[in-house]
Amino acid sequence: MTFALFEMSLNQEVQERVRQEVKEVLARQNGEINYDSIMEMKYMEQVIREALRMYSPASVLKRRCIKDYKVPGSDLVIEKGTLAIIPVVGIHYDEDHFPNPEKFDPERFSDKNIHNIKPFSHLAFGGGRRECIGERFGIMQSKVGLATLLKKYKFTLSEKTQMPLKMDPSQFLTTAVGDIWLDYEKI
Ligand code: HEM
Repeated sequence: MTFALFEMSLNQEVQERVRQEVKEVLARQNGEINYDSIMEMKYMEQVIREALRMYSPASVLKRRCIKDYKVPGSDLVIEKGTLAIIPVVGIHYDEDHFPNPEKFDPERFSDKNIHNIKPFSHLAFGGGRRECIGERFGIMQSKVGLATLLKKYKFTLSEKTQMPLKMDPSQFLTTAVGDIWLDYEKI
């Protein structure tokens, strides 16, 4: 939520589009934030998935190799017992997977474009058998939070946020040095 609001503060047109979506959906649903209304907020979900690409809470994943594995197209054999570190941030910022990776672009996750995202290249929730069991719940909680805030408040970047953003290497989860500070006004 924090990084989504941070990017929406830098990209006011995205923030306004999400707010319009919230207003339109809530107008159809008697103003209630419930399961049905949350599921209808599709553009907001694109924004959250793009924020998770750029600022994945887990910057690496770990896997222990359970049998010798020859990497296709190379002579490399990963031996049984090897601990593999999967560089989530590196993959999320790889041009081959996400062109112009420094750009916050929720359109990557639109119905039209989502098929361009290769399997296992968006790893904010991990992948395979140990993929996050709470993915849908996590996205839903974030949507409830953002809908509640954006329908009432406009967010802008505070001068207290240290730009350009730097991540704190001493933190386990992705955290900005000096924290992220936003200003808000009632609308
Ligand atoms: C935006 C929110 C969340 C993010 C970004 C996230 C991310 C992750 C990641 C990266 C993993 C490791 C997956 C892997 O190794 O392949 C994971 C595992 C897990 N997550 Fe989440 N998570 C989120 C929310 C939640 C919530 C809300 C719950 C529970 C209600 C949850 C429960 C779990 C559990 C139990 C695992 C371990 C799964 C296993 O080892 O089989 N997560 N999560």
